[in-house]
Amino acid sequence: MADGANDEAVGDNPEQAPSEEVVGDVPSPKKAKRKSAAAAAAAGKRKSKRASTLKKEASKKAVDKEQHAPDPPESEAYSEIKEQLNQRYSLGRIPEAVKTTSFAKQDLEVGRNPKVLLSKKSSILASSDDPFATREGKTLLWRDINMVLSGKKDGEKDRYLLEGVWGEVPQRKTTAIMGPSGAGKTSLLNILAGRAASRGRVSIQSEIRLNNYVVDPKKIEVRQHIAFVAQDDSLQVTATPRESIYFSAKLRLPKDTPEKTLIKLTNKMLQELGLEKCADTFVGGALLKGISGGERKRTSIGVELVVKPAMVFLDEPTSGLDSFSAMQVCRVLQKVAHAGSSVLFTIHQPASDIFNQFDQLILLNRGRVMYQGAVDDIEPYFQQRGHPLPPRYNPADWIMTVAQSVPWEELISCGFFPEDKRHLPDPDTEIFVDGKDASGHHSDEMDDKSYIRAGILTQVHLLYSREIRNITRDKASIGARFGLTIFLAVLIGIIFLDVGNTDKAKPQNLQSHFGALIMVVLMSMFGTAQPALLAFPEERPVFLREYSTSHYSVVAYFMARLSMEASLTALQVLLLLTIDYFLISLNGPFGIMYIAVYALAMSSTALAVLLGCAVEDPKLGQEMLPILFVPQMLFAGFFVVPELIPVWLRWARYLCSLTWAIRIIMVEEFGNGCGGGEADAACERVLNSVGASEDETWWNWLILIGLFVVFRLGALFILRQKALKFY
Ligand SMILES: Nc1ncnc2c1ncn2[C@@H]1O[C@H](COP(=O)(O)OP(=O)(O)OP(=O)(O)O)[C@@H](O)[C@H]1O
Repeated sequence: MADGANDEAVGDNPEQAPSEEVVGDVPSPKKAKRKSAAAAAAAGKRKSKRASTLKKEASKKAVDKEQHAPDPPESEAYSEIKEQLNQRYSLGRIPEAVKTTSFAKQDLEVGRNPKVLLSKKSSILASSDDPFATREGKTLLWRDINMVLSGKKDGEKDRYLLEGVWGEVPQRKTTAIMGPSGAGKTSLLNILAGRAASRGRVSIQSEIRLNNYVVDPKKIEVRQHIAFVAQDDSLQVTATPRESIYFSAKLRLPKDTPEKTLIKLTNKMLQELGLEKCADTFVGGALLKGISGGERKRTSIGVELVVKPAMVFLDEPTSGLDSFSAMQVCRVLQKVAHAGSSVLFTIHQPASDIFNQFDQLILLNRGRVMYQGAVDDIEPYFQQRGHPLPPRYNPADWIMTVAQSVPWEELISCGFFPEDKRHLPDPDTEIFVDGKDASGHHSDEMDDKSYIRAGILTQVHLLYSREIRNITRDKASIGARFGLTIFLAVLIGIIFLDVGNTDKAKPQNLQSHFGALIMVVLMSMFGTAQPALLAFPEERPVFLREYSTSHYSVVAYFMARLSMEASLTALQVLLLLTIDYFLISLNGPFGIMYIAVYALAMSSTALAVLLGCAVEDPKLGQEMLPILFVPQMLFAGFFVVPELIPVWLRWARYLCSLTWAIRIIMVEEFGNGCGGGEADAACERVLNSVGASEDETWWNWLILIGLFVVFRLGALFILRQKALKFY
């Protein structure tokens, strides 16, 4: 960080003289000189602004005093490290950037003895019902971030979307990223949050340090340390704001957090964000009317803030909010920062009262850092470079006007775009190497087991309850699912009414009986697998957000969905088979027939889930439906006998659950005799045509169950890979 910003960062004392230097290369003027040179109106305005700044600092100080116990005496470890730092830099003091970022006293102690602070954090998180309780923050700093878009054709120039970007998010500060549209704000935020990676024509290089541990934020264990609120809200449509916030608190706070603390935290969060009136209304979505867009945005913020995160990143948290709500959100972010968190967000042209709430600003222009430092230092910084803030002008508007209207060459020649002058210590040196792993692994700092969150059973239970709640609230879709099942079951039953009792010696009767069975099994597959195929692509944004912010494990999510699908499928198959068994007058024992149809439905659902996990878009999921069913029908042996299928393709039938299920069902239906004589011989021929034999029934069961297990494990694997690679 540049000097001016550092002064601000360390100078919490309201009595302290304003920083004398501003960020960058150009020497800074004295504030007094600036005051006297300004016009009377401007001076008056600045005075009041300064007064408000001092007031802000004073209140910050008061909050700090109230929330933070006095520092313990300097530890031996800290003194020793400070001494080594002094020797290394030969500056007689630790550089400010270092002091305010990676090597603040507590950070060094975390590096040395992380357990002490982490256990302290655990007890604070578990016991306090204040969402703004003091927490152990983290400092994120970065340098040399480049994002390059390579030219499409040979000879076409590469374009820098971000170039040499540097900066930091200090603890206990709010840091805003501003800049004209296309300046690279979202790209920078995404890179820092591990949500962007080199891909296609875009390549990204970066050096990012978390408490001076060089980390790769793309790694899930690093990402899970950062509470992230994306621009587009991905909340469960049928949950209410209260349920969404509680769900996050229950799963992410230590598992010994008392229930009443969770409820109090939720209520306080709702109150702080002005969500009390709509706390029990559905969040809603495209097909379900719910709370407003602004309320949804604030709910997303509440979901992240309720867990008292050490670091919070937000992409345009105030977009779509009216000025009152925007101010409310900024105040909440300020409170979170004062509690110890590092808060970073992108924002578009804030109103001046909102802008003045921020502590730090990173101004990007065409992918480069035009300013980085304290908000209070912006005015002298721009004045020094020949663009003083006009009287009664919103500073946020002014800096954007300068960034957009002044010619690029002039901005450069005026001394904007300061170089990164920080002297960051080498993270590979002995002092800082403790527990460090460039990938973020095995570092105490990255130790995600700093406290025990809800166990896997609680996760499954909460997720399962949420799924069931989702289904019961989404009456239209559950009504359609069961309504259609009943309608089609009755239709099939009426069309094949009593065919089970006809004389099988007549080929047309046997064919109808066989057709009735095929219709029932196909119906059980279609009716259950189709919703399962579409479920994951539709839930994907919510799952990825929750997984990447450490709500639950992939296995817990998977188990909860499996339990929910198993319950729904059991009910659906029961309805279908009960209606058709009696209308068609099937002959096989009801229990075994039910289990066989259920096993087929579950196995088809498993394949559907596998495909659903592999696609990202619900529309693509719809298109995949034929792939799910057509091969099954082709290879099962009832449309075409396997001998007529080309040899090199015959193996495919072994992967079709329908092949094995139909054999089991046929044996139960026709294997116990069809009335003797010619009828028995006809039934035998039917069994042979699908390769069914009573002796192989156990094998058929085993393979059917095996396919279910393989498809499910495949889906779990794909889901995990997707979740880990989420960009
Ligand atoms: N994957 C990508 N491929 C090509 N260009 C990209 C990619 N990602 C970002 N860009 C380009 O990088 C530039 C910065 O984009 P970014 O979304 O970060 O800007 P922004 O400052 O957040 O803009 P806005 O304020 O309009 O949201 C834009 O010109 C954008 O088109």
